[in-house]
Amino acid sequence: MLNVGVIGCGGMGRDHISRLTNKIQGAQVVAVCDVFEESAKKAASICNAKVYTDEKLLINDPDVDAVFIVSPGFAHVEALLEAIQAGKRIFCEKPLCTTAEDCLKVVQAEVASGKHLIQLGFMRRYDVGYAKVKEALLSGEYGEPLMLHCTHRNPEVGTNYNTPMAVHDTAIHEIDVLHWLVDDEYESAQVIMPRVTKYSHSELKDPQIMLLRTKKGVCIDVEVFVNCKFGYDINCEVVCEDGAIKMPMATVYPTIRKNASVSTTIDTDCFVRFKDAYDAEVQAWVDDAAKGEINGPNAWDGYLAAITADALVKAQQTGAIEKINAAVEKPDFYNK
Ligand SMILES: NC(=O)c1ccc[n+]([C@@H]2O[C@H](COP(=O)([O-])OP(=O)(O)OC[C@H]3O[C@@H](n4cnc5c(N)ncnc54)[C@H](O)[C@@H]3O)[C@@H](O)[C@H]2O)c1
Ligand SMILES: O[C@H]1[C@H](O)[C@@H](O)[C@H](O)[C@@H](O)[C@H]1O
Repeated sequence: MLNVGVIGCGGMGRDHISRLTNKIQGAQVVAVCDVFEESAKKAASICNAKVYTDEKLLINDPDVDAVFIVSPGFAHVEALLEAIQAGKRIFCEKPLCTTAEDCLKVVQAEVASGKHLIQLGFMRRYDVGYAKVKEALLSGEYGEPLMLHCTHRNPEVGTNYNTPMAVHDTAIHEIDVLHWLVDDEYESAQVIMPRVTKYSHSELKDPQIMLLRTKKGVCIDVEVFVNCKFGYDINCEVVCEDGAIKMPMATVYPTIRKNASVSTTIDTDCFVRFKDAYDAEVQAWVDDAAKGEINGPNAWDGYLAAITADALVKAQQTGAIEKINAAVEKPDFYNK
């Protein structure tokens, strides 16, 4: 049994605690931590675990085999470095860290430890819809991918959500899953700003069109629209030389005909749309722990996502095409 300590007991933290307690085989939550004791106590009631308000104490608790980091992105770096030093296995929610420099520090600390410890919460790689598209691409039947058309729509966001968050918080999922899908790396980024919706505010340009070009020349457009109002709507179509592959909607709803119209339900949040993917990523992490392996998205993937995000944020300000360059070569450690 893998004894897990969870850091951060907000919405996502409680979701993972329930999952680890009620669905996942081979793991249990033995400790939880939140800077607000009340939040930690509320979460502890789901799983009957020890309560901490200092993450360092949880990480170094000898009863904790593995650490789940679900605090906000800005707090990840300290917890990651402490957990690497303690030699604990780690599941870290996206983003790895909020700056590329911090991501690199984490990569270098993991490499120096000599052990693969970190899996990153890019759950879309475990979504059945993306998996079907990848399977079709790998079959070779449709030729090489040329273009990807994607949408990432949220019905609404909080008032503290601003323009760079459309990259760091939202498009970060596409940044990871799309290069994995076409097995390629990003070369450059650009952002086009359409007319702003009346549902936005002065600190948020919404919607945005993000353009990415890969090293092999695949052109990707991602519409990020976080106040679309009508639902949580994730789409992806890959146009290839010999066919176009469109991702199915993962949650299956019936098509209803009534009053001379046809309709289908759309999910309203990521917790429903990707619920099976969250379960699958965590189960895989637990199963891999028993074998001493990490096979999911790793810290290097987190670093690549961060440099791509930085280029997109720069492009939001300049309107120009921004180059994406890693500061260091990929360490051999990550070539498995
Ligand atoms: N994969 C996904 O689709 C997905 C979806 C939602 C959130 N997330 C990620 O999950 C993480 C948490 O998001 P959330 O929506 O739950 O945020 P949240 O703000 O609701 O919760 C974060 C919690 O962490 C606590 N916290 C802050 N600093 C801490 C520290 N140093 N030690 C312990 N606790 C600390 C806060 O008090 C809060 O209770 C973020 O990294 C976010 O990007 C991922
Ligand atoms: O835009 C949201 C995304 O659609 C979700 O999948 C989460 O990652 C959430 O944190 C983001 O705010």
